[in-house]
Amino acid sequence: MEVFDVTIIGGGPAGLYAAFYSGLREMKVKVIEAQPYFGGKIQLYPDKVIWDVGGQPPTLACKLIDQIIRQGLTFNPSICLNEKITSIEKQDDLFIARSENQIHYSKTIILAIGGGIFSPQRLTVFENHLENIHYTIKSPSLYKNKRLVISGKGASAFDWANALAEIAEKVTVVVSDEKEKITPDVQKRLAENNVQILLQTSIVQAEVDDEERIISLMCENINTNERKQIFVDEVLINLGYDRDFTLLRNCDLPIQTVENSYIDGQPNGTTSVPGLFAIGDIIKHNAKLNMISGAFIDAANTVNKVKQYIDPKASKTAMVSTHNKMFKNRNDEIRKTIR
Ligand SMILES: Cc1cc2nc3c(=O)[nH]c(=O)nc-3n(C[C@H](O)[C@H](O)[C@H](O)COP(=O)(O)OP(=O)(O)OC[C@H]3O[C@@H](n4cnc5c(N)ncnc54)[C@H](O)[C@@H]3O)c2cc1C
Repeated sequence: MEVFDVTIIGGGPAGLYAAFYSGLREMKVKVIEAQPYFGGKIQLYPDKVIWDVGGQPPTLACKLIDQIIRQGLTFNPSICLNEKITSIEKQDDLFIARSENQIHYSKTIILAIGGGIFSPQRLTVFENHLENIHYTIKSPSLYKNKRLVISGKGASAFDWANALAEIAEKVTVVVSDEKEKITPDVQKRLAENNVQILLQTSIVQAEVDDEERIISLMCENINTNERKQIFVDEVLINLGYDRDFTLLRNCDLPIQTVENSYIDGQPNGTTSVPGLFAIGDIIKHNAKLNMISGAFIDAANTVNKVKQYIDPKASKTAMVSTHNKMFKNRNDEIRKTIR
Protein backbone atom coordinates (compact mmCIF):
# COMPACT_ATOMS: atom_id res chain seq x y z
CA MET A 1 0.00 0.00 0.00
CA GLU A 2 1.61 3.26 -1.15
CA VAL A 3 0.72 6.26 1.01
CA PHE A 4 1.09 9.81 -0.31
CA ASP A 5 1.57 12.94 1.81
CA VAL A 6 -1.02 14.75 -0.26
CA THR A 7 -3.48 13.58 -2.88
CA ILE A 8 -4.94 16.35 -5.02
CA ILE A 9 -8.28 15.60 -6.64
CA GLY A 10 -8.81 17.76 -9.73
CA GLY A 11 -6.24 18.80 -12.31
CA GLY A 12 -7.40 22.32 -13.14
CA PRO A 13 -5.37 25.47 -12.36
CA ALA A 14 -5.88 25.07 -8.59
CA GLY A 15 -4.89 21.37 -8.47
CA LEU A 16 -1.89 21.80 -10.77
CA TYR A 17 -0.50 24.77 -8.88
CA ALA A 18 -1.01 22.84 -5.64
CA ALA A 19 1.00 19.97 -7.19
CA PHE A 20 3.84 22.38 -7.99
CA TYR A 21 3.79 23.95 -4.56
CA SER A 22 3.56 20.60 -2.76
CA GLY A 23 6.69 19.51 -4.64
CA LEU A 24 8.37 22.71 -3.54
CA ARG A 25 7.51 21.77 0.02
CA GLU A 26 9.07 18.35 -0.53
CA MET A 27 5.91 16.31 -0.14
CA LYS A 28 5.02 13.08 -1.90
CA VAL A 29 2.21 14.11 -4.25
CA LYS A 30 -0.44 12.48 -6.40
CA VAL A 31 -2.82 14.33 -8.76
CA ILE A 32 -6.03 12.64 -9.90
CA GLU A 33 -8.14 14.02 -12.78
CA ALA A 34 -11.42 12.63 -14.12
CA GLN A 35 -10.87 13.83 -17.67
CA PRO A 36 -8.26 12.28 -19.98
CA TYR A 37 -6.41 15.63 -19.89
CA PHE A 38 -5.41 18.32 -17.38
CA GLY A 39 -6.52 21.95 -17.53
CA GLY A 40 -9.94 21.98 -15.84
CA LYS A 41 -12.53 24.49 -17.03
CA ILE A 42 -10.00 26.32 -19.18
CA GLN A 43 -10.40 23.41 -21.62
CA LEU A 44 -13.92 24.79 -22.29
CA TYR A 45 -12.57 28.03 -23.74
CA PRO A 46 -9.22 27.20 -25.39
CA ASP A 47 -9.59 29.88 -28.09
CA LYS A 48 -10.29 32.78 -25.71
CA VAL A 49 -7.67 35.36 -24.84
CA ILE A 50 -6.89 35.67 -21.12
CA TRP A 51 -5.72 39.05 -19.88
CA ASP A 52 -6.12 38.95 -16.13
CA VAL A 53 -3.48 36.54 -14.85
CA GLY A 54 -0.85 38.57 -12.99
CA GLY A 55 2.43 39.07 -14.86
CA GLN A 56 1.16 37.15 -17.87
CA PRO A 57 0.73 39.03 -21.17
CA PRO A 58 -2.60 38.40 -22.95
CA THR A 59 -2.45 34.81 -24.03
CA LEU A 60 -4.61 32.14 -25.62
CA ALA A 61 -6.23 29.94 -22.97
CA CYS A 62 -4.85 26.79 -24.62
CA LYS A 63 -1.31 28.20 -24.28
CA LEU A 64 -1.90 29.08 -20.65
CA ILE A 65 -3.08 25.51 -20.02
CA ASP A 66 0.22 24.19 -21.41
CA GLN A 67 2.19 26.48 -19.11
CA ILE A 68 0.11 25.60 -16.05
CA ILE A 69 0.52 21.88 -16.76
CA ARG A 70 4.26 22.18 -17.29
CA GLN A 71 4.63 24.00 -13.97
CA GLY A 72 2.35 21.53 -12.19
CA LEU A 73 4.54 18.62 -13.25
CA THR A 74 7.87 20.28 -12.23
CA PHE A 75 8.48 17.88 -9.34
CA ASN A 76 7.14 14.76 -11.13
CA PRO A 77 4.05 14.07 -9.06
CA SER A 78 2.32 10.74 -9.48
CA ILE A 79 -0.47 11.26 -12.06
CA CYS A 80 -3.81 9.54 -12.65
CA LEU A 81 -5.83 10.77 -15.64
CA ASN A 82 -9.24 9.47 -16.68
CA GLU A 83 -9.90 8.62 -13.06
CA LYS A 84 -13.05 9.92 -11.39
CA ILE A 85 -12.96 9.78 -7.58
CA THR A 86 -16.34 8.64 -6.35
CA SER A 87 -15.89 8.51 -2.57
CA ILE A 88 -13.50 9.51 0.19
CA GLU A 89 -13.40 8.05 3.69
CA LYS A 90 -11.06 8.42 6.65
CA GLN A 91 -9.78 5.47 8.69
CA ASP A 92 -7.74 6.54 11.72
CA ASP A 93 -5.39 9.13 10.24
CA LEU A 94 -5.48 7.87 6.68
CA PHE A 95 -7.72 9.05 3.85
CA ILE A 96 -8.97 6.48 1.36
CA ALA A 97 -10.15 7.82 -2.01
CA ARG A 98 -11.84 5.40 -4.37
CA SER A 99 -12.49 5.41 -8.08
CA GLU A 100 -14.09 2.63 -10.09
CA ASN A 101 -10.80 0.75 -10.43
CA GLN A 102 -8.39 2.02 -7.82
CA ILE A 103 -7.95 2.87 -4.16
CA HIS A 104 -5.67 5.74 -3.19
CA TYR A 105 -4.19 6.20 0.31
CA SER A 106 -3.09 9.56 1.58
CA LYS A 107 -2.24 11.46 4.78
CA THR A 108 -4.11 14.51 3.46
CA ILE A 109 -6.47 15.33 0.61
CA ILE A 110 -6.80 18.57 -1.33
CA LEU A 111 -10.13 18.84 -3.14
CA ALA A 112 -9.61 20.97 -6.25
CA ILE A 113 -12.73 19.81 -8.07
CA GLY A 114 -13.82 23.26 -9.31
CA GLY A 115 -17.26 23.26 -10.84
CA GLY A 116 -17.42 19.44 -10.91
CA ILE A 117 -16.74 17.27 -13.95
CA PHE A 118 -17.99 19.00 -17.10
CA SER A 119 -19.40 17.02 -20.00
CA PRO A 120 -20.93 18.64 -23.07
CA GLN A 121 -24.62 18.09 -23.73
CA ARG A 122 -24.97 15.97 -26.84
CA LEU A 123 -27.58 15.87 -29.56
CA THR A 124 -29.31 12.51 -29.76
CA VAL A 125 -28.68 12.27 -33.52
CA PHE A 126 -24.93 12.43 -32.74
CA GLU A 127 -24.79 9.79 -30.02
CA ASN A 128 -21.66 8.14 -31.40
CA HIS A 129 -18.31 9.83 -31.38
CA LEU A 130 -17.72 11.12 -34.87
CA GLU A 131 -14.53 12.55 -36.23
CA ASN A 132 -15.91 15.95 -37.29
CA ILE A 133 -18.05 16.78 -34.24
CA HIS A 134 -16.49 19.29 -31.84
CA TYR A 135 -17.64 20.82 -28.57
CA THR A 136 -15.07 23.62 -28.26
CA ILE A 137 -13.12 25.68 -30.79
CA LYS A 138 -9.74 24.05 -30.15
CA SER A 139 -8.01 25.53 -33.16
CA PRO A 140 -9.79 27.98 -35.49
CA SER A 141 -7.53 26.82 -38.37
CA LEU A 142 -9.41 23.49 -38.36
CA TYR A 143 -12.35 25.31 -39.95
CA LYS A 144 -10.36 27.03 -42.69
CA ASN A 145 -12.26 26.87 -46.00
CA LYS A 146 -14.72 24.36 -44.47
CA ARG A 147 -18.52 24.26 -44.46
CA LEU A 148 -19.35 24.56 -40.77
CA VAL A 149 -22.63 23.96 -38.94
CA ILE A 150 -23.00 25.25 -35.39
CA SER A 151 -25.79 23.68 -33.38
CA GLY A 152 -26.24 26.07 -30.55
CA LYS A 153 -27.96 27.57 -27.59
CA GLY A 154 -27.43 31.06 -26.23
CA ALA A 155 -25.38 33.99 -27.40
CA SER A 156 -22.10 32.09 -27.62
CA ALA A 157 -23.26 30.06 -30.66
CA PHE A 158 -23.62 33.34 -32.54
CA ASP A 159 -20.27 34.56 -31.19
CA TRP A 160 -18.65 31.36 -32.46
CA ALA A 161 -20.29 31.89 -35.84
CA ASN A 162 -18.98 35.44 -36.15
CA ALA A 163 -15.51 34.41 -34.95
CA LEU A 164 -15.21 31.59 -37.49
CA ALA A 165 -17.02 33.15 -40.45
CA GLU A 166 -13.85 34.89 -41.62
CA ILE A 167 -11.95 31.64 -42.15
CA ALA A 168 -14.68 29.09 -42.86
CA GLU A 169 -16.12 28.76 -46.36
CA LYS A 170 -19.69 28.88 -45.05
CA VAL A 171 -21.18 29.00 -41.53
CA THR A 172 -24.74 27.95 -40.67
CA VAL A 173 -26.18 28.24 -37.15
CA VAL A 174 -29.04 25.90 -36.23
CA VAL A 175 -30.98 26.93 -33.13
CA SER A 176 -33.98 25.00 -31.85
CA ASP A 177 -35.06 27.30 -29.04
CA GLU A 178 -38.14 29.29 -30.00
CA LYS A 179 -37.22 32.17 -27.75
CA GLU A 180 -33.61 32.59 -28.84
CA LYS A 181 -33.05 36.32 -29.26
CA ILE A 182 -30.28 37.89 -31.32
CA THR A 183 -29.28 41.43 -30.41
CA PRO A 184 -29.30 43.91 -33.34
CA ASP A 185 -25.54 44.32 -33.00
CA VAL A 186 -24.84 40.59 -33.35
CA GLN A 187 -27.48 40.29 -36.08
CA LYS A 188 -25.67 42.99 -38.09
CA ARG A 189 -22.32 41.19 -37.80
CA LEU A 190 -23.91 37.84 -38.72
CA ALA A 191 -25.38 39.45 -41.85
CA GLU A 192 -22.03 41.09 -42.73
CA ASN A 193 -20.32 37.72 -42.27
CA ASN A 194 -22.88 36.01 -44.47
CA VAL A 195 -23.82 33.53 -41.70
CA GLN A 196 -26.93 31.49 -42.43
CA ILE A 197 -29.26 31.23 -39.39
CA LEU A 198 -31.96 28.59 -39.01
CA LEU A 199 -34.04 29.56 -36.01
CA GLN A 200 -36.61 27.23 -34.38
CA THR A 201 -34.96 24.38 -36.22
CA SER A 202 -33.73 20.96 -35.06
CA ILE A 203 -31.22 18.61 -36.62
CA VAL A 204 -33.21 15.41 -37.10
CA GLN A 205 -30.90 13.20 -39.18
CA ALA A 206 -27.23 12.94 -39.97
CA GLU A 207 -25.69 11.05 -42.86
CA VAL A 208 -22.27 9.61 -42.04
CA ASP A 209 -19.63 8.40 -44.53
CA ASP A 210 -17.28 5.39 -44.29
CA GLU A 211 -14.67 7.43 -42.44
CA GLU A 212 -17.13 8.17 -39.62
CA ARG A 213 -17.57 11.78 -40.68
CA ILE A 214 -20.93 13.51 -40.97
CA ILE A 215 -21.48 14.67 -44.51
CA SER A 216 -25.02 15.96 -44.48
CA LEU A 217 -27.61 17.07 -41.94
CA MET A 218 -31.37 17.12 -42.25
CA CYS A 219 -32.80 20.15 -40.44
CA GLU A 220 -36.49 20.51 -39.61
CA ASN A 221 -38.40 23.63 -38.62
CA ILE A 222 -40.14 22.77 -35.33
CA ASN A 223 -43.26 24.79 -36.25
CA THR A 224 -43.76 24.09 -39.94
CA ASN A 225 -41.94 20.71 -40.22
CA GLU A 226 -40.31 22.09 -43.34
CA ARG A 227 -37.03 20.26 -44.02
CA LYS A 228 -33.71 21.49 -45.36
CA GLN A 229 -30.59 19.46 -46.13
CA ILE A 230 -27.19 20.97 -45.36
CA PHE A 231 -23.85 19.57 -46.53
CA VAL A 232 -21.07 19.90 -43.95
CA ASP A 233 -17.37 19.37 -43.31
CA GLU A 234 -17.37 20.12 -39.55
CA VAL A 235 -20.03 20.38 -36.83
CA LEU A 236 -19.65 22.44 -33.66
CA ILE A 237 -22.10 21.80 -30.83
CA ASN A 238 -22.73 24.44 -28.19
CA LEU A 239 -25.66 23.28 -26.07
CA GLY A 240 -24.16 23.82 -22.64
CA TYR A 241 -22.63 21.40 -20.15
CA ASP A 242 -23.72 18.90 -17.51
CA ARG A 243 -21.78 19.04 -14.25
CA ASP A 244 -21.09 15.99 -12.11
CA PHE A 245 -20.83 16.69 -8.37
CA THR A 246 -21.40 13.11 -7.23
CA LEU A 247 -18.17 13.01 -5.21
CA LEU A 248 -19.40 15.61 -2.74
CA ARG A 249 -22.87 14.08 -2.66
CA ASN A 250 -21.56 10.52 -2.02
CA CYS A 251 -18.90 11.47 0.48
CA ASP A 252 -19.69 10.26 4.01
CA LEU A 253 -17.23 12.68 5.60
CA PRO A 254 -18.88 15.59 7.44
CA ILE A 255 -17.83 18.20 4.87
CA GLN A 256 -19.71 21.41 5.49
CA THR A 257 -21.15 22.87 2.30
CA VAL A 258 -22.84 26.13 1.35
CA GLU A 259 -25.29 26.85 -1.48
CA ASN A 260 -25.55 23.08 -2.07
CA SER A 261 -22.41 22.46 -4.06
CA TYR A 262 -19.62 24.60 -2.58
CA ILE A 263 -17.36 23.70 0.33
CA ASP A 264 -17.53 26.08 3.25
CA GLY A 265 -13.88 26.74 4.00
CA GLN A 266 -11.12 29.19 4.85
CA PRO A 267 -8.55 31.08 2.74
CA ASN A 268 -5.95 28.57 4.01
CA GLY A 269 -8.02 25.70 2.59
CA THR A 270 -9.10 24.15 5.87
CA THR A 271 -12.56 22.56 5.94
CA SER A 272 -14.76 20.99 8.59
CA VAL A 273 -12.76 17.74 8.20
CA PRO A 274 -9.20 17.87 9.64
CA GLY A 275 -6.69 16.83 6.98
CA LEU A 276 -9.11 17.46 4.12
CA PHE A 277 -8.52 20.77 2.37
CA ALA A 278 -10.29 22.53 -0.52
CA ILE A 279 -9.07 25.09 -3.04
CA GLY A 280 -10.15 26.85 -6.23
CA ASP A 281 -13.69 27.26 -7.50
CA ILE A 282 -15.15 24.58 -5.21
CA ILE A 283 -14.53 26.56 -2.02
CA LYS A 284 -16.33 29.58 -0.61
CA HIS A 285 -14.75 31.95 1.87
CA ASN A 286 -14.95 35.68 2.32
CA ALA A 287 -11.73 36.37 0.37
CA LYS A 288 -12.47 33.97 -2.49
CA LEU A 289 -11.68 35.08 -6.06
CA ASN A 290 -13.25 32.80 -8.68
CA MET A 291 -10.50 33.22 -11.20
CA ILE A 292 -7.22 31.60 -12.17
CA SER A 293 -5.07 33.87 -9.96
CA GLY A 294 -7.44 33.17 -7.06
CA ALA A 295 -6.91 29.43 -7.57
CA PHE A 296 -3.12 29.90 -7.39
CA ILE A 297 -3.30 31.88 -4.13
CA ASP A 298 -5.65 29.30 -2.59
CA ALA A 299 -3.23 26.55 -3.59
CA ALA A 300 -0.08 28.14 -2.09
CA ASN A 301 -1.79 29.05 1.19
CA THR A 302 -3.31 25.61 1.48
CA VAL A 303 -0.20 23.60 0.66
CA ASN A 304 1.65 25.51 3.40
CA LYS A 305 -1.13 24.52 5.80
CA VAL A 306 -0.99 20.89 4.60
CA LYS A 307 2.76 20.81 5.23
CA GLN A 308 2.24 21.99 8.80
CA TYR A 309 -0.60 19.51 9.31
CA ILE A 310 1.78 16.66 8.41
CA ASP A 311 4.79 18.17 10.19
CA PRO A 312 3.84 20.78 12.79
CA LYS A 313 7.51 21.82 13.05
CA ALA A 314 7.75 22.70 9.33
CA SER A 315 8.18 26.35 8.38
CA LYS A 316 5.00 28.29 7.69
CA THR A 317 5.82 29.06 4.06
CA ALA A 318 8.19 27.88 1.35
CA MET A 319 11.33 29.87 0.55
CA VAL A 320 10.68 32.05 -2.53
CA SER A 321 11.93 30.47 -5.75
CA THR A 322 14.84 32.88 -6.40
CA HIS A 323 16.44 31.82 -3.11
CA ASN A 324 15.19 28.25 -3.02
CA LYS A 325 17.94 25.63 -3.19
CA MET A 326 15.55 23.25 -4.95
CA PHE A 327 15.97 25.16 -8.21
CA LYS A 328 19.74 25.67 -7.97
CA ASN A 329 20.69 22.91 -10.40
CA ARG A 330 17.96 23.77 -12.90
CA ASN A 331 18.55 27.52 -13.06
CA ASP A 332 21.55 27.46 -15.42
CA GLU A 333 19.60 25.31 -17.87
CA ILE A 334 16.63 27.71 -17.72
CA ARG A 335 18.88 30.77 -18.21
CA LYS A 336 20.32 29.22 -21.38
CA THR A 337 16.85 28.67 -22.91
CA ILE A 338 15.61 32.17 -22.03
CA ARG A 339 18.63 34.29 -23.03
C1 LIG B 1 -16.07 30.62 -20.05
C2 LIG B 1 -15.14 30.94 -18.90
C3 LIG B 1 -14.21 31.95 -19.04
C4 LIG B 1 -13.33 32.25 -18.00
N1 LIG B 1 -12.42 33.27 -18.17
C5 LIG B 1 -11.51 33.52 -17.19
C6 LIG B 1 -10.53 34.55 -17.35
O1 LIG B 1 -10.48 35.24 -18.37
N2 LIG B 1 -9.65 34.76 -16.32
C7 LIG B 1 -9.67 34.05 -15.16
O2 LIG B 1 -8.83 34.27 -14.30
N3 LIG B 1 -10.61 33.07 -14.98
C8 LIG B 1 -11.52 32.80 -15.96
N4 LIG B 1 -12.48 31.83 -15.76
C9 LIG B 1 -12.53 31.12 -14.46
C10 LIG B 1 -11.44 30.04 -14.34
O3 LIG B 1 -11.49 29.17 -15.47
C11 LIG B 1 -11.71 29.24 -13.07
O4 LIG B 1 -11.72 30.13 -11.97
C12 LIG B 1 -10.62 28.19 -12.85
O5 LIG B 1 -10.59 27.27 -13.93
C13 LIG B 1 -10.89 27.42 -11.55
O6 LIG B 1 -9.92 26.42 -11.42
P1 LIG B 1 -10.16 25.15 -10.50
O7 LIG B 1 -8.91 24.32 -10.64
O8 LIG B 1 -10.62 25.55 -9.17
O9 LIG B 1 -11.41 24.37 -11.15
P2 LIG B 1 -11.63 23.74 -12.59
O10 LIG B 1 -10.91 24.51 -13.61
O11 LIG B 1 -13.10 23.58 -12.70
O12 LIG B 1 -10.93 22.29 -12.50
C14 LIG B 1 -11.47 21.28 -11.68
C15 LIG B 1 -11.01 19.92 -12.20
O13 LIG B 1 -11.42 18.91 -11.28
C16 LIG B 1 -11.83 17.75 -12.00
N5 LIG B 1 -12.73 16.95 -11.16
C17 LIG B 1 -13.94 17.32 -10.67
N6 LIG B 1 -14.48 16.31 -9.94
C18 LIG B 1 -13.57 15.29 -9.96
C19 LIG B 1 -13.56 13.98 -9.41
N7 LIG B 1 -14.59 13.51 -8.67
N8 LIG B 1 -12.49 13.17 -9.64
C20 LIG B 1 -11.43 13.64 -10.40
N9 LIG B 1 -11.39 14.88 -10.96
C21 LIG B 1 -12.45 15.69 -10.74
C22 LIG B 1 -12.55 18.35 -13.23
O14 LIG B 1 -12.61 17.41 -14.27
C23 LIG B 1 -11.64 19.55 -13.55
O15 LIG B 1 -10.63 19.22 -14.48
C24 LIG B 1 -13.39 31.52 -16.78
C25 LIG B 1 -14.33 30.50 -16.63
C26 LIG B 1 -15.21 30.21 -17.68
C27 LIG B 1 -16.22 29.10 -17.50
